[in-house]
Amino acid sequence: MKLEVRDANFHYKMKKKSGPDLYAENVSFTLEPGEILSILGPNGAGKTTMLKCITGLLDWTEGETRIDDEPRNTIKKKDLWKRIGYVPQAQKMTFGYTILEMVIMGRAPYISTLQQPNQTDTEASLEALEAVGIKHLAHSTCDEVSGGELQLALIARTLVSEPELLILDEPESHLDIQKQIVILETIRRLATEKEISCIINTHYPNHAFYLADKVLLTGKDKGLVFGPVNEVMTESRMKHFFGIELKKIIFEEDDLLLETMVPKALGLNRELSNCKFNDFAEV
Ligand SMILES: Nc1ncnc2c1ncn2[C@@H]1O[C@H](COP(=O)(O)OP(=O)(O)OP(=O)(O)O)[C@@H](O)[C@H]1O
Repeated sequence: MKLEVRDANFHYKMKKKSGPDLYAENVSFTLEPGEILSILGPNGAGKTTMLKCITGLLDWTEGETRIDDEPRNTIKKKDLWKRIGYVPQAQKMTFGYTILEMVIMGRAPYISTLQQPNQTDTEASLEALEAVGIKHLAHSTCDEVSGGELQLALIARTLVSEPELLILDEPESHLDIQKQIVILETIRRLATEKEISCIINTHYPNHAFYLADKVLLTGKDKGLVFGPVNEVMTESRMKHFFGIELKKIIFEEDDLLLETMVPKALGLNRELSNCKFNDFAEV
């Protein structure tokens, strides 16, 4: 799916303040089929608000979203949600469905009202659970798995709806490092093999390096920058948006290129840490 946002603005009407607060200002970008966009910005910058406006859960105050060159507002909501998969920020659920039943619900666009899910729906759901590494939890109920496992199940539920655009709001926030990598690899595979476009809100700059073709950096009063990951994620921009010094490190091993950003504030004093480094050298 090709997604365009043109000259868009959004503000909430604030109850207690005199004027409205702007949470997405002059947003313009294009995402081609199979491209991955990471949205990065400080807490409260408006990233979730932006996702809601892009998908139509909230209406832009000005500007528009276009899908495959058509204004989003002219596409029926039911047809739109067949094409877009949205995974919100993780929330604990307390209902008694099993993980498999919950994932099968993601097949709803393909099952008519009076029809029961069939073998294909069950197999697709088990496959999605396997892709995110939790097939063994298929028969556990949603309230007896951890927050991270539930998050993986919600991602699986979105995958079985076979979306053309996958939108994930901080999908890694409750996951251990191995499961974060499973999710990032799954997203990258879907984009490459099935040309699914993805938008992912994240607080991890390193995930943007690993995953994204494009980055949108946003900070309420600091403006907005959009472009290829290496052009946008510079040390000076990160300082401007996050107010901290990050050092960009590029590391090569065999044919792999690893890029990362490390907060300078976490550097250790050379003399004080000397003994740590010596210990490390002997290991
Ligand atoms: N319904 C609402 N009415 C008024 N203000 C809201 C509403 N929802 C969110 N906000 C405010 O809008 C701002 C942006 O919120 P949003 O959730 O989009 O930020 P975010 O960048 O996703 O934050 P985080 O990284 O902490 O998840 C916040 O200051 C929030 O308090």
